[in-house]
Amino acid sequence: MPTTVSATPAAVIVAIDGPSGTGKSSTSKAVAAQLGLSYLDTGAQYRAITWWMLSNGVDVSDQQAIAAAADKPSIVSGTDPRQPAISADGLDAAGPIRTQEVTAAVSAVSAVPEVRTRITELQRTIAASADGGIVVEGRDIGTTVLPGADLKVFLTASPEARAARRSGELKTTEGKPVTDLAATQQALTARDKADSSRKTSPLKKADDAVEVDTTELTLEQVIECVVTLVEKAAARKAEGEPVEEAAR
Ligand SMILES: Nc1ncnc2c1ncn2[C@@H]1O[C@H](COP(=O)(O)OP(=O)(O)O)[C@@H](O)[C@H]1O
Ligand SMILES: Nc1ccn([C@@H]2O[C@H](COP(=O)(O)OP(=O)(O)O)[C@@H](O)[C@H]2O)c(=O)n1
Repeated sequence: MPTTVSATPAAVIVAIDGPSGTGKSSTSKAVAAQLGLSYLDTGAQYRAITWWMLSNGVDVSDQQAIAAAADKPSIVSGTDPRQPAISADGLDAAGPIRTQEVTAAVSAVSAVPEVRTRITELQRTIAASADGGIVVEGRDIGTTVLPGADLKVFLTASPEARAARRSGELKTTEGKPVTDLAATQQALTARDKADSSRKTSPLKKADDAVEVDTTELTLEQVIECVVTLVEKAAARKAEGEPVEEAAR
């Protein structure tokens, strides 16, 4: 009998990776909401630990200081795609983690192995307890955090498109919008470089990930494309095909 995929597929584990501004968060939230899956923004976790360090006097230019503080804050993520939430030591971090100060420091903090070990454990625990399936987005989900994911998607887009998407969103520490497109693109490229060249778990497409170039696609088209990929992965999973096949 053919397998019918419903709007709430089997407990699929979906990894969505890619550089900044490719549409990971918007796509992951929408796909998870549409298919009744949980959602985890791993970038928000790295941003939250960075914010905590900046707020608690940790010198973020000192790797040893970062490593020594990595275990200290309690980082709690909500997994409802309609109400994503993030806190550090009980304080709502959703607003402060989006400031330029945090954005400028997050790549240095996230490159420290002790930070990655701590946050990766947290991510695996959350994914393992998402009984109904989950969409997890980040940089190293398909390669390191959840290498056995049922579907891996790697989103890309041109640096120009990514900077244009980002520039309207960024806020200075005073809450003013950042409008300098060239500066945004430069900061974005620098972060990509730092994230891709770090030793521990760099930003990288997993060999078995499906690459989607979103440069010329609307957000709606990207969402539709990923929903279809998830439904196919769920169908393969329901038919009992091996995980490696499910990601193709
Ligand atoms: N395909 C797209 N076309 C146009 N704008 C997009 C597209 N995908 C995402 N966006 C917009 O670009 C911005 C960055 O998207 P986001 O999902 O936060 O990217 P990421 O999580 O990869 O950094 C958001 O304002 C979002 O609405
Ligand atoms: N799985 C992940 C997710 C984010 N990160 C780090 O966290 C930063 C912020 O991630 P993000 O997803 O919020 O970034 P944006 O794409 O939203 O700008 C990245 O630049 C990486 O340094 C990471 O190292 N590994």
